[in-house]
Amino acid sequence: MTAAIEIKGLNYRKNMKPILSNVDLTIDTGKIVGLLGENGAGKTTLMRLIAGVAKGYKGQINVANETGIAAKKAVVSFSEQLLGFNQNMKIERIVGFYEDVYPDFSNDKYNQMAGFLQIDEDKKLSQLSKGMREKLIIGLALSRQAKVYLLDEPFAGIDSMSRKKIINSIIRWKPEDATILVSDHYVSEIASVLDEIVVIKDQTIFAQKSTEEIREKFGEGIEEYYEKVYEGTEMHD
Ligand SMILES: Nc1ncnc2c1ncn2[C@@H]1O[C@H](COP(=O)(O)OP(=O)(O)OP(=O)(O)O)[C@@H](O)[C@H]1O
Repeated sequence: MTAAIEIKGLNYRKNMKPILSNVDLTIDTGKIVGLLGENGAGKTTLMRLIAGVAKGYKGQINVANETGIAAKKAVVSFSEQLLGFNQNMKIERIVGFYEDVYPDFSNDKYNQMAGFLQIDEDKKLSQLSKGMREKLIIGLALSRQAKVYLLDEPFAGIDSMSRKKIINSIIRWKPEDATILVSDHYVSEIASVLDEIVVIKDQTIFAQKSTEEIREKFGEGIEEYYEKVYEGTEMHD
C-alpha cells in the first residue's frame, strides 16, 4: 500500500523554540487517523506543515508522493479557519471563492453537505456562531476531491448533535481512497470511526497504533489507552 503521508526526520522551530523534533510518520492511504495530543502539543503545526502552509522546516514531507508546496496544496484539503476572509462576506461568496481557487471543489458535494449540516448561505461570516462556523469549515474542506483531508479540531465548540452530524458527514463523504487526519484533545466521539491513532507528546510522535492493535494487545478502547498515555503509565513506542 502506498503512503498518503510520509514524514522523515522532521524538525521544526518557531522563534528559536523547537516545536516538533525528529518526527517520522507514515500514514497509509485510505485510513481515518486520529491525531491526538494535549494543548500546545503541535497538532495544528504538524497539519500546517503537511498542508504546505508552514514553511522553514528540516526533513522530508511527502504527501501522495508530492513534495513541492503547490503540489501539496493541490492534493491536501486543510480545514482552514477562514481568517483571511472579510467578516462581512456572505457565505455564498466564500463558497464561490473556493470554487474558483480549487479545481477539485465540487459544488454538488457542497450543496449536499450544506443541506445536511444546515449551513445558511445567506448569512455573513460575522453572523455565524462558533459551531456554525466550524460546520462551514468542515463543509468546505470535505467538498474538495482531495487525496488527503486534514481536519483540525473539527469539534471545538460544537454541540453533541452537531458533532454526530459532522462525524457522519466525514464517513459519508469520504472517498474510499482518501485519507483523513483528524485532530482532537480527546477521542470519545471519533473513536468509533478511527482506523488508527497518532499521539504527539514531548514534541514528537509518542505512539502510532491501530485501533485493532489497541483492542487486541491492550484489551482496551482508544479512550482508555489515550488516558494511560497521559497519566504516563503507557510506554513510548
Ligand atoms: N506563531 C507562533 N509563534 C511561536 N510559537 C508558536 C506559534 N504558534 C504555535 N506556537 C507554539 O507551538 C506549539 C504547538 O502549537 P500547536 O498550535 O501546533 O499545538 P496544538 O497541539 O494544535 O494545540 P491546541 O490543541 O491547543 O490547538 C505550542 O507550544 C505553541 O506555543
